Amino acid sequence: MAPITKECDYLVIGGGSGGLASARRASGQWGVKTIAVESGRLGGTCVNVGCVPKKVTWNAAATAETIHEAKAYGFSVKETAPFDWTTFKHKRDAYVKRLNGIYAKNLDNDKVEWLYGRAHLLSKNEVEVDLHDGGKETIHAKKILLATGGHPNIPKNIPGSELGITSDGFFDLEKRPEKVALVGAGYIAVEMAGMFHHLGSETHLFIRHDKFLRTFDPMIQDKIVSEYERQGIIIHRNSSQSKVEKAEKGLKLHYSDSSTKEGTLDLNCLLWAIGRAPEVEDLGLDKAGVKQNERGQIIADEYQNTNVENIYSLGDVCGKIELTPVAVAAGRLLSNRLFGGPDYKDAKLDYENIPSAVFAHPEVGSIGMTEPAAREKYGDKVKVYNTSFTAMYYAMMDPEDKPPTSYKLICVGPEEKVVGLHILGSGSSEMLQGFGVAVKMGATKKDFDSCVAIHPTSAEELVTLK
Ligand SMILES: Cc1cc2nc3c(=O)[nH]c(=O)nc-3n(C[C@H](O)[C@H](O)[C@H](O)COP(=O)(O)OP(=O)(O)OC[C@H]3O[C@@H](n4cnc5c(N)ncnc54)[C@H](O)[C@@H]3O)c2cc1C
Ligand SMILES: NC(=O)C1=CN([C@@H]2O[C@H](COP(=O)(O)OP(=O)(O)OC[C@H]3O[C@@H](n4cnc5c(N)ncnc54)[C@H](OP(=O)(O)O)[C@@H]3O)[C@@H](O)[C@H]2O)C=CC1
Ligand SMILES: N[C@@H](CCC(=O)N[C@@H](CSSC[C@H](NC(=O)CC[C@H](N)C(=O)O)C(=O)NCC(=O)O)C(=O)NCC(=O)O)C(=O)O
Repeated sequence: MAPITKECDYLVIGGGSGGLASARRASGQWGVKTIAVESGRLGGTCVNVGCVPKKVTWNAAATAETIHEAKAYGFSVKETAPFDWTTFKHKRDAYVKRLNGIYAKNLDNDKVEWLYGRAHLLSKNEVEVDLHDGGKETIHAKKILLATGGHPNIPKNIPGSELGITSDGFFDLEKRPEKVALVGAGYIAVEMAGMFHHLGSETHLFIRHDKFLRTFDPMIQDKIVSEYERQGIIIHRNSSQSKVEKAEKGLKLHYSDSSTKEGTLDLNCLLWAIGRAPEVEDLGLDKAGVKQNERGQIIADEYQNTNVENIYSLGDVCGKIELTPVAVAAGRLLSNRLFGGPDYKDAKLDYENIPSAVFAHPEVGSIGMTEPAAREKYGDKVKVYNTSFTAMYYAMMDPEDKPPTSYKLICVGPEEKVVGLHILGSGSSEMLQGFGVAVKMGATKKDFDSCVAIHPTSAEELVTLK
């Protein structure tokens, strides 16, 4: 075995949301000698190919919507040129690059030593790093965090599937594809289909069933699917893909769906958004004896302990709830527990009632149980409040141009404790954070009603439900 070249108390593998948050808390707040290793770009998925460039692109798509809607308010907006995807893409790249620099500086400020290279476990407390610039380090660490995230899946059994891109490739597109197809039914497919459509691409969405966002409340599924169709996104229900091949202007997709048995579609771009897999292939988990589940994800308990003493794991590589704030919170709490002394000896993330938003058009926000899950658990103790209305922002528009706004509150027991809150409509992502605090505190319907409405807002409908 190679001689030890570095030693530390805490070694973090993966410089993404969870790893960086944990490393900075350990060193910056608790003064622990910490090394972080990152093989790609600092900030991980969120900063480079996830939340950040996605939200900036969503903002561009929302701006396109606003320009369209401005006409209803009496503006005569002249579109002198189509959206300049290439210029926007380069500005977005520059912003992300700036963030990479901020992250490097943050690590320096918190005195985290960081290495640019690929790490592999050699044993339960030794890690080898193949440095990007050549050479190796062999590090002995008292404690190790595995926060290596994941990567997008591509179907293995469809000939030519590698001709398609994934969400990573979305951020590399230099030009707007005129005609695009997305396969998938989760957050990424729905968000990216919405962005392509509003930025002017002909957009086809291939789903395996008749709805998408199927893990969300049925109200959300129904409303968002019909709204996407109303807007002009072409949804291929009950679909499957049999082959992808190169064609004159791009790609030819062979598929079947509810109305076509053996169809083909000529495309400029095909994007797979069918879920993600953990980034563990070369991590050397077997060398340390770290256990994985049947999907290859690292098994960690509620305290982020793996089965191996002094090896911890969190974030997407564990696959429990794949969101940046979840990885960040788990990372900080783990460092508090490991290094923060007796006040933090039981610190851990509560994975219940975690809010999330889908940056669709319109946005979706959700916290807590869906109605079917609540009914299964609580039976006739469940009471549901629903409302659908036209947000005042759309008052000036023609009836066929008005997107839906729908809210649902799921309550349980005589005290009507709120166990689920599901909202669809403009502003939902911002609105949900505050309501999330209320749900997390165990608010009842009466608590909601006791908060005087802010008028005229969409959010007021949630405190005046009947
Ligand atoms: C398109 C897209 C949009 C998203 N939008 C949102 C959103 O709006 N809101 C939200 O909350 N979440 C969003 N997410 C999810 C979010 O990005 C992830 O949940 C989050 O980044 C997970 O953080 P992590 O630390 O677990 O992993 P990552 O951020 O993936 O970081 C892991 C890091 O480890 C590095 N690494 C892997 N193996 C090694 C190794 N052997 N040696 C050294 N380094 C290694 C990788 O290069 C990577 O940088 C989105 C994801 C995608 C793909
Ligand atoms: N706004 C946010 O916070 C965002 C968060 N994320 C995070 O990243 C994670 C990964 O996103 P994503 O890739 O969308 O994964 P998801 O797991 O959310 O969704 C993938 C969906 O695609 C469908 N699917 C799976 N396999 C196939 C297949 N072979 N053919 C067609 N459809 C298939 C499934 O839906 P069905 O069973 O209905 O077919 C599946 O649920 C998300 O779960 C989320 O945690 C990502 C983007 C934004
Ligand atoms: N939430 C605001 C602020 C966005 C923000 O935090 N911007 C970050 C980039 S997103 S960075 C991605 C993500 N950051 C966060 O999740 C930060 C969330 C919150 N502020 C917190 O501290 O918990 C992450 O991976 N964190 C790991 C870590 O920091 O350790 C930044 O550095 N901006 C500087 C600038 O623009 O000049 C918004 O959406 O507008």
